[in-house]
Amino acid sequence: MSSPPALELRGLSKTYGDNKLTALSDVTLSIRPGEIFALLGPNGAGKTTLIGSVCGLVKKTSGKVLVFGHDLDEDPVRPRYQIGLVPQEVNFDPFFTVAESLYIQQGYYGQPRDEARVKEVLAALNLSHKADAITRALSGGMKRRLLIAKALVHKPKLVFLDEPTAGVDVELRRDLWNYVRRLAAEGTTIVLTTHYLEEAEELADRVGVINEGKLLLVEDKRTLLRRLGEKNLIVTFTAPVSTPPEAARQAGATLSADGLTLTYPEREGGLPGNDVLRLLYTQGFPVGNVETRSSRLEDILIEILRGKPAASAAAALNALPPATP
Ligand SMILES: Nc1ncnc2c1ncn2[C@@H]1O[C@H](COP(=O)(O)OP(=O)(O)OP(=O)(O)O)[C@@H](O)[C@H]1O
Repeated sequence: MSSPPALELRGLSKTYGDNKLTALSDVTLSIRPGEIFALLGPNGAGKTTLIGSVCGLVKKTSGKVLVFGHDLDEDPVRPRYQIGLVPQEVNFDPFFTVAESLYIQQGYYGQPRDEARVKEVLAALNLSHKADAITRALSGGMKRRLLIAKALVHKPKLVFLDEPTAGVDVELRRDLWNYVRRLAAEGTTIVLTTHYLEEAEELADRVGVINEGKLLLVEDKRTLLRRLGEKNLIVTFTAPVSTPPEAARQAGATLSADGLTLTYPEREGGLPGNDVLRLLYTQGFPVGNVETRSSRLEDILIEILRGKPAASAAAALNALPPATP
């Protein structure tokens, strides 16, 4: 029998307060053990609410949450021992030392004091030299490192990182990325929310896009980049032209209003970009600069949020792995 998903959401919904604000609407999602899953969406999309519902910080309105196959309605406590959460905001007692706050965390998760583990986590997050510092005296970036250390010290198998690198420096981001990769390689499942698309592009195996509480798309990152991504051939002319070559126009080439830039989206099976260039040269167009630009996750996300590839979003959702019985 195959192992259950690390996390499974079935029709998860959350409505806040009397004004019936729907923060999550019928979210169904299955995350494999060892996967790095990036949840992307604009402010207020429902990402933190989703994480909170799994971690016990938000009371869901309806739906099911299963952690490694265990239904949290049946046992809300034990399955959560497998979870680690790096929240957006600092949440530790400012009067303990760095090491003490990690030992407290181990105790909180029902684990014996494990000095070797504390040392290991501190070293991985470049905090060893601050082990005996009072947490109040840490810099902002060090507080974030400690937040991450706290979430990991009990060796969780499912880790939520809620915008872990918001407002941190390049060095911490790099350290964290390395550590996330190592954890995933060791079998830890990572769910990451981020506004830095570069972060999702760099780390994620799969990407989910959420907006207004609805999961619009779940897709393998590479497929997403390949299927929705396109290479644009950008040709700048040295003098304005009035119209692109007919064959290029029919294949999708467009001209900027000033007649100085031609953009041609190269797609699999379509007219190759080099053929478009050949047409331009042979027909005497005043070609100046030529470059190709690949679309990045950022471009694709903007398209999805604008609702452009709605059909593919629906297809991707239908292609989700079936719920385990
Ligand atoms: N405790 C609460 N009471 C009422 N409304 C809430 C509460 N928490 C969140 N909301 C609302 O629920 C919606 C989703 O919020 P959530 O924090 O989950 O979004 P998010 O995707 O994490 O946003 P961000 O990227 O800004 O952190 C928002 O409209 C938010 O205002």
